[in-house]
Amino acid sequence: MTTASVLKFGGSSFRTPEAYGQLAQALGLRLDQEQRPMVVVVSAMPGETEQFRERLREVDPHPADDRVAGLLTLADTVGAHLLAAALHRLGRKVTVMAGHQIGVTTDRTAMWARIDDIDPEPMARALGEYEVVIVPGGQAADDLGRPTWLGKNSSDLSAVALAAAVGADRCEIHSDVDGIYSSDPNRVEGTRLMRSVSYDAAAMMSLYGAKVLHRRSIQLARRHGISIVCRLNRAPFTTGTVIGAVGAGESAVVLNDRSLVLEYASDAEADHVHSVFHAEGVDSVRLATGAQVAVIGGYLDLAEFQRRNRLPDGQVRGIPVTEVHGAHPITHVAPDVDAAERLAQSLHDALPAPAQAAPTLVAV
Ligand SMILES: Nc1ncnc2c1ncn2[C@@H]1O[C@H](COP(=O)(O)OP(=O)(O)O)[C@@H](O)[C@H]1O
Ligand SMILES: N[C@@H](CC(=O)OP(=O)(O)O)C(=O)O
Repeated sequence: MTTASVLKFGGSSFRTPEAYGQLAQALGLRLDQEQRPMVVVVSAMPGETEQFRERLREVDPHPADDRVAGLLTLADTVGAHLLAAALHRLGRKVTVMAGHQIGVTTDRTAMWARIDDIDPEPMARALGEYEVVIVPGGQAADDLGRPTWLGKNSSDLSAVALAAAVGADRCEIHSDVDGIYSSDPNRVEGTRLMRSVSYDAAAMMSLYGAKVLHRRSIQLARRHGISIVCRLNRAPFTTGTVIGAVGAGESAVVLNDRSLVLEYASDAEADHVHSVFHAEGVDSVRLATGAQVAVIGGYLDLAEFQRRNRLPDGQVRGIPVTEVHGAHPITHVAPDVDAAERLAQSLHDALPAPAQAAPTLVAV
């Protein structure tokens, strides 16, 4: 059988109910052109995951991790079924497979679970029967079959895991931007599209909080030799960036105002806190600038996390803004969001200009 294509559509693709029908049309055209099945990973509509979190907090202000994982991932399930409905309406053979049915097994942490095993069988069977298999992003199951969550914004990771499962050599990630820019194009002026980015540079950008791709999705892609192709989520589905073994070596500036820099009484204390974040799967970086740890991307109930893990309270120092030169990061700390944006802009203005393309030789 031909290898299936694997496509991910982020929440930004589904801002209105009509978006499901429009995307279904485009997927139908592609099915007719390519004559091969597809796996489509779908994220929740923007804000839906966090609405579920709010509802849960009204019932229990400090819910157990497995409740958070169980409830919040339903937002992606809703989106998957809506896209399946739109494809069914067009007469396509489509099914939805949830996290415990796709052969992706994680450790037993309910949140920020790590993938232990990818079994190709369930997907191979489904693709033998359906033109399109839709998978809600971020969902998996542990060895006992209990639902686990790969963490906030982890649909990218699901997509790469499924590309590995079906043996695809590329995974297409669609978003409201056509690729990775030298900084967030919605917040910094004069950003440049980075056409080819190495796994190392992309991993470094996402480690420091660049929202375009989930960090572990890049690691998994590298391990399986899968290229990540970043594309626009609507026609003409322009490909902006390809992430692979080699990149053009450009510099970038990362700003994520949900990230926080915490300072501790000593280096030993900062080391300890960082090791606990790491063990629990929370994205964090031990900064070289002092007894500081940057917690990346937010969505962590920090007070509760510190209490449960008996950690000292970190002093909040501000928002990290990081220059990434290839795989080399330099982090600065801004006191608030406005200052972070100004800092990101001035660091970006000072980035070295990209190397000029080699002149084309004209044959005579
Ligand atoms: N370096 C960057 N290049 C491109 N986009 C970036 C970058 N850093 C941050 N972003 C932001 O990431 C957003 C896309 O991520 P996200 O909102 O999670 O989309 P999706 O819902 O499609 O996964 C863009 O709209 C952009 O504002
Ligand atoms: N439920 C996920 C959906 C996701 O991964 O979103 P996106 O692909 O839009 O980053 C979340 O909000 O975390």
